[in-house]
Amino acid sequence: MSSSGYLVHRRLLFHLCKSPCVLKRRVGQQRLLSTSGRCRTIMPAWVIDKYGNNDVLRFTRNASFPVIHYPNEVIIKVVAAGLNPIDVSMRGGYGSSTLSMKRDPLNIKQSGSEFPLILGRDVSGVVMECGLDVKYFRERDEVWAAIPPWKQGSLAEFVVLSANEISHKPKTLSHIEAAAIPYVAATAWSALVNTGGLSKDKCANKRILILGGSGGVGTFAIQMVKAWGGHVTVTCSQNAERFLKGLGADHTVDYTAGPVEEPLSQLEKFDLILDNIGGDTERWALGLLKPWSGAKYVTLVTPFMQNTDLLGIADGMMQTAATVATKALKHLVKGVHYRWGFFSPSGPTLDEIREMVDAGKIRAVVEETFSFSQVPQAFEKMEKGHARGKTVVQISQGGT
Ligand SMILES: NC(=O)C1=CN([C@@H]2O[C@H](COP(=O)(O)OP(=O)(O)OC[C@H]3O[C@@H](n4cnc5c(N)ncnc54)[C@H](OP(=O)(O)O)[C@@H]3O)[C@@H](O)[C@H]2O)C=CC1
Repeated sequence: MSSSGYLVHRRLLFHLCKSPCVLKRRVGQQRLLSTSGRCRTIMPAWVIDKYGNNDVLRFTRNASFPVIHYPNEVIIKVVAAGLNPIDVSMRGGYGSSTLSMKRDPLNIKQSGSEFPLILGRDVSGVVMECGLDVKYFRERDEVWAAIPPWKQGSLAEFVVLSANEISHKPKTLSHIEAAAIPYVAATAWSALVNTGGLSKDKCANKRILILGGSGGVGTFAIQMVKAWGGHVTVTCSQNAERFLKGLGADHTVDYTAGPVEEPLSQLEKFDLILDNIGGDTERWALGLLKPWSGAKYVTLVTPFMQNTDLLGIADGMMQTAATVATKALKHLVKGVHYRWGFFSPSGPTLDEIREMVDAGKIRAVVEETFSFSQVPQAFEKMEKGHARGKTVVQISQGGT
């Protein structure tokens, strides 16, 4: 059968069995064809079969080929995959109880196990196949996406995602560059826009403090706020100051020279603080905000996953709600807003970011690129910390 003939066959299958329950029963029988016309049920990938250190990473040529379970899903051929600190954390078991619940919603594997698990939250690649309800994407479109942590990741030849999680890749970026942006962009956007209340019309001349500016989230957030006319102060190591000023930071404070709260408290107060560092920053950082002006402190370092991993979903969520409510109230009486920020995958958000990228307002900051065979080395590099931008793995050749 030709590949197009086979796709028609698959689409017919979807018409015949739109119910996920029926699909679930049929998944085991499905065989996919790649665009090359070869029959595919397996693919190369880096997987983990248990949680642990770098030794648990295993390369296999026999990972299950992704399957479209819902008609709004697409299969993407991965060209480049970006790594984030969450990949190192997930390799060690972070979020295991919370995320594995969502990972296999149809219980396809019926094994009760999330393994083998594929890491990698950023993807840039090419659409290989679309579900019947997919309207805005076609086979061979170049796309980018941030992958929710409960889905199989991009350290594989193919990945399946919902169409509302993907977006057309910026034309001005290579796949390697594009893979450096989605996860940190979706996080920074969610924290600054959805939680922090900033927008391109509500940012001019606002004073923003970014604690921890030299990593993936910080280097993106600096550029986003500058593109919208805000004033950016960042904390970073002395050896990152020039790099961050090159991205647009107006003022840098070296955290390695001593407690940053002293030099920061000499400055005019801030409208918004994005905290990428956590720990004891909460003790002093909220005092740097303009009181009674709607100023917000948004931290990305939250105990949400640890609580649910430790206490289970229900108790963990109750503990989380109690913690955040207590802190929010405590700071509200002092006239400032305390919030938690979360990564939030969204194709429409990436559409907006694509426009900023293609307009030259935001650039990709790739610190180091690894080949597919070097995934363990890429993780080792991530674990050393001191990021100056993003770590990207080239999975295959293709596209621009
Ligand atoms: N809640 C959520 O959904 C999400 C949370 N996060 C969290 O946000 C944080 C940032 O993520 P990301 O940018 O990707 O991480 P990276 O590892 O890319 O960057 C962290 C950066 O912080 C710098 N740094 C370390 N300590 C300090 C300090 N005390 N003051 C200032 N800078 C410091 C490091 O460089 P150096 O050590 O050389 O100074 C490094 O460049 C992480 O903790 C991550 O877990 C990220 C995404 C989603």
